Amino acid sequence: MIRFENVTKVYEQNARPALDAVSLEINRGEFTFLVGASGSGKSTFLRLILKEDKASAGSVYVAGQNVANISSWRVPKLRRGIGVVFQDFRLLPQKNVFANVAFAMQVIGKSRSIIRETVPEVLKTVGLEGKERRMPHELSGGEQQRVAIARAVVNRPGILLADEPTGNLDPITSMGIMGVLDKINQNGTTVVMATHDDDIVNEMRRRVVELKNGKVIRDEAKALYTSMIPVVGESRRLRDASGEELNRAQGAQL
Ligand SMILES: Nc1ncnc2c1ncn2[C@@H]1O[C@H](COP(=O)(O)OP(=O)(O)OP(=O)(O)O)[C@@H](O)[C@H]1O
Repeated sequence: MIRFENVTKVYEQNARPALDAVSLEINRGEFTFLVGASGSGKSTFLRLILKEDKASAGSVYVAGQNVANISSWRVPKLRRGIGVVFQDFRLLPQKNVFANVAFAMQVIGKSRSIIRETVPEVLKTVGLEGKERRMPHELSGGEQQRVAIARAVVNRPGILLADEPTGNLDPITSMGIMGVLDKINQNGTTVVMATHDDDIVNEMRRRVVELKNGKVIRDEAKALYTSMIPVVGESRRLRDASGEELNRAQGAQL
């Protein structure tokens, strides 16, 4: 579904690459967490999938297509197959919940009758039944993020990219959002989520790809936020982890 082959991204101003020879495959239907310190390359990874940035070297494939070969007039079609959710929701403040979601269908020319039928369905999926007429400022942060997710998936994309979707939310609300993302993934959508939220990663136990200075330093199935397996050059981090953290992680692994 998504394949990175030896991908390097260098931004002109920076000496160090934002991504450094990354090779990685994410299969259809997978749920993958991207973790790593600020500046490790997570957002760059997501931007390359969307062709918002161009790889300096290597190839990025989305649904079997090398994105470098997608001409600019076909980029909107690529992006139609990819839903995106951000930390800061990015709703249209003057439009109500229904209109925010409907807008994503209007811009690709869906008929009014299809919109009237589909929007309530997707709002039900994200747990916002009955809130169609609310304005964004009348919603909690968690509810606003649910609207943003509904908007991202209403056109049934094969891929959902989430960049820190719980970054502005409290732990309980965040778990609710994860429930929604999990449901969308169970329905067949491939989900890639960049996050710093260790509780969520430890709770979900999905694939974890860890980046450091633009390199993949860990790629582990059903994993925790912090590796239990010392990675070459990374064993210090485990030694430094507090006893409580390690106990918790070991308990979760049993
Ligand atoms: N448009 C840009 N121009 C120049 N440098 C950039 C640009 N975007 C990102 N970078 C640099 O590339 C590196 C990786 O950044 P990126 O945003 O991908 O990291 P991140 O892991 O998503 O960080 P965060 O967790 O803070 O969002 C950083 O050193 C950053 O400063």
